[in-house]
Amino acid sequence: MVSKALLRLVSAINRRRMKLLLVIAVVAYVASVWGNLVNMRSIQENGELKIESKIEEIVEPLREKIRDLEKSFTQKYPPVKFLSEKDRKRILITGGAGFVGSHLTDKLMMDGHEVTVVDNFFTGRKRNVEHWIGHENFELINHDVVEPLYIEGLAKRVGARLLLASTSEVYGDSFLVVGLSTVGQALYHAPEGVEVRVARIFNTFGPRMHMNDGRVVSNFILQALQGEPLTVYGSGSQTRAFQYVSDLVNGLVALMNSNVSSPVNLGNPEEHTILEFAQLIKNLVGSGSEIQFLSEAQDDPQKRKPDIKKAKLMLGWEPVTSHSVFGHQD
Ligand SMILES: O=c1ccn([C@@H]2O[C@H](COP(=O)(O)OP(=O)(O)O[C@H]3OC[C@@H](O)[C@H](O)[C@H]3O)[C@@H](O)[C@H]2O)c(=O)[nH]1
Repeated sequence: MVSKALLRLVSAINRRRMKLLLVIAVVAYVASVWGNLVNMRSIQENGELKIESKIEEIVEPLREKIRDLEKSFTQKYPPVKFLSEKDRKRILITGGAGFVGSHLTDKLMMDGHEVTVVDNFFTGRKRNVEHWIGHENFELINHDVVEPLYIEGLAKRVGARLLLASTSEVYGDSFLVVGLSTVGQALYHAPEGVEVRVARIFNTFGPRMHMNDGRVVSNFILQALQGEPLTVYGSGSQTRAFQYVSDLVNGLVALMNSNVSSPVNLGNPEEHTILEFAQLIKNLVGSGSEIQFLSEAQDDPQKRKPDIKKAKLMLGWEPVTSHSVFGHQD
């Protein structure tokens, strides 16, 4: 009896224990599943955070670039005067990205006009006019002026005046008319009904001059800087007179605004021998280069000095920059 009662008691206790153990096991299982879930979520959240910070790492420099680009869109252009519609002109410059053309572009833009530059970038350089790109008064067209541009037809239709940049070489052989680019040279006949101004441009120097054009100023500067001999063709006694490009540009604008339809010389009459120029450039650069005499160039004019009486009288223009600016920077 006693033993039966004892057995029942033990099994009752065991059942209770079993129940308790079962409850504990279930609770432990639920707790562990819950823990795992929480853990997984935090790993997931952690992962998401890591991905987010990775994306941020990549995106931030891009944002920085966009900010820089935005800044460059609102870039400062050189100062431009305001001109009323009546005074503002629309000006097309062929070869406007070249040495002289780009300086003329600068002057006309700063004076408040609307300028369209046409250039094939053969000798012109985009960087010569890049500081105007995006300006509302400026347009840049890539076009080879050897292809017809029908400038005369356009000039006639809109009643525009045509400025022709001719060369002082006309005093040599033929009458050459050049645009402000070295290509597109052609014998020229002004069309009926189009007002034409003709500038005879003498030797010019200044910033943006083409370093490898083989002309004397660029040759001597390059040679002096590289410590190579300065190559003087012939005895060096031939003379030239060089004008600074800003003087030329002022002369071109004065001519364009004048009523002078015959050719006008634009140059600086300050005349020197080529040997003197070699010495001057050598000293300005502070170069130890020698001066080397080579054989004389073919058909080389022995003297060239502009007579600028007409420009002085009819345009009220004369150069104001002397050769001492040879070392001048843009
Ligand atoms: O390395 C050189 C280069 C040139 N020279 C001499 O320097 C003088 C000037 O020569 P450049 O070539 O610079 O210029 P040029 O005066 O001969 O003609 C230049 O300017 C006028 C424009 O009309 C011409 O189209 C252009 O070529 C010449 O006597 C030439 O023989 C040198 O002694 N050494």
